[in-house]
Amino acid sequence: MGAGNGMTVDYRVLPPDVAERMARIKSRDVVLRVENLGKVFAQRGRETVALEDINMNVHRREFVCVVGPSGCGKSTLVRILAGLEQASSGRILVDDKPVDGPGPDRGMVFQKYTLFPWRTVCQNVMFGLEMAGISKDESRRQAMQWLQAIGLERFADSLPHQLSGGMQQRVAIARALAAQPRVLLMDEPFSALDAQTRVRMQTHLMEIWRKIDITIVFITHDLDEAIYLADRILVLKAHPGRMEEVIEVPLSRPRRAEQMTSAEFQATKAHLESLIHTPAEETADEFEGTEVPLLTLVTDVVE
Ligand SMILES: Nc1ncnc2c1ncn2[C@@H]1O[C@H](COP(=O)(O)OP(=O)(O)OP(=O)(O)O)[C@@H](O)[C@H]1O
Repeated sequence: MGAGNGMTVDYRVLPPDVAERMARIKSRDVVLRVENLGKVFAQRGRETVALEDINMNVHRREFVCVVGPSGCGKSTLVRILAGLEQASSGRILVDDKPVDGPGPDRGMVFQKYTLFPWRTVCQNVMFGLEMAGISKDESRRQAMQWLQAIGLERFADSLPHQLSGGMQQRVAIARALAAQPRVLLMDEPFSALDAQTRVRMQTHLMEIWRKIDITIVFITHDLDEAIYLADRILVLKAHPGRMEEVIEVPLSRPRRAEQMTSAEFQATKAHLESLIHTPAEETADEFEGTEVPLLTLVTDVVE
């Protein structure tokens, strides 16, 4: 296991094949552009700056993960990108066109299973196609192709509740992709799944992504997941939610689970951990802050 050597490897040094790939990605068109994005929530006379001055360019067929501590604005960012929330400042462009609301150019996969429970698996995948005005027959044909691509054609006539959580998320991915978005936005899509299913889903997603023209923005709080999946990782920091660093992942593709023990992987993870306090540490910090008055109070009572 390479964890011991991890510290001797600099996460910023890309192996030649990865450097070449990064250069190729950066030479491609920018599909998603985020310019000076800010979001302020006003609630009961109090203002929370959820996001401040976020800038990013995501290139065609790039896989970008967004990580950061709890409350850094990850969900707010993805909701604004999806058009479900209005930005307070700045703008978002898809293929150089400003967007201001939901649209078929952005597909969305959420953490919780969001399939229509009364529609069969096939009817779920057909949904976006029918919405786009495609005939029922053609929608069914395309939906079946997608189900084949994700290996679930046998379940076309099943209802979502008859499928496991991982299978349901595969259908949700197929449903989002069937509508042929330019960008797929994924908000912690695998975090409700058990560890084994999760790794299988990550591999599965990368296989689909490799075969089609899709750009992915993937929100996660799992650092292993971010490193395993991403070309670049955008690290946000909290209060206000700002960009802390953008990391180019020094791992070759196609990714394999064995890479998780490589020195490059461990060095990247160690750096991410140094940037992001885990929730446990944050809780401990908060507790430390209140420790003295609490102890004083207890002492007072005892006396
Ligand atoms: N509707 C809202 N009204 C007021 N404040 C909000 C609202 N939504 C989010 N916030 C605040 O904005 C900040 C960012 O929240 P957000 O949920 O985007 O963070 P996050 O990084 O997704 O957190 P987590 O990882 O815990 O889900 C937080 O301080 C949060 O309290």
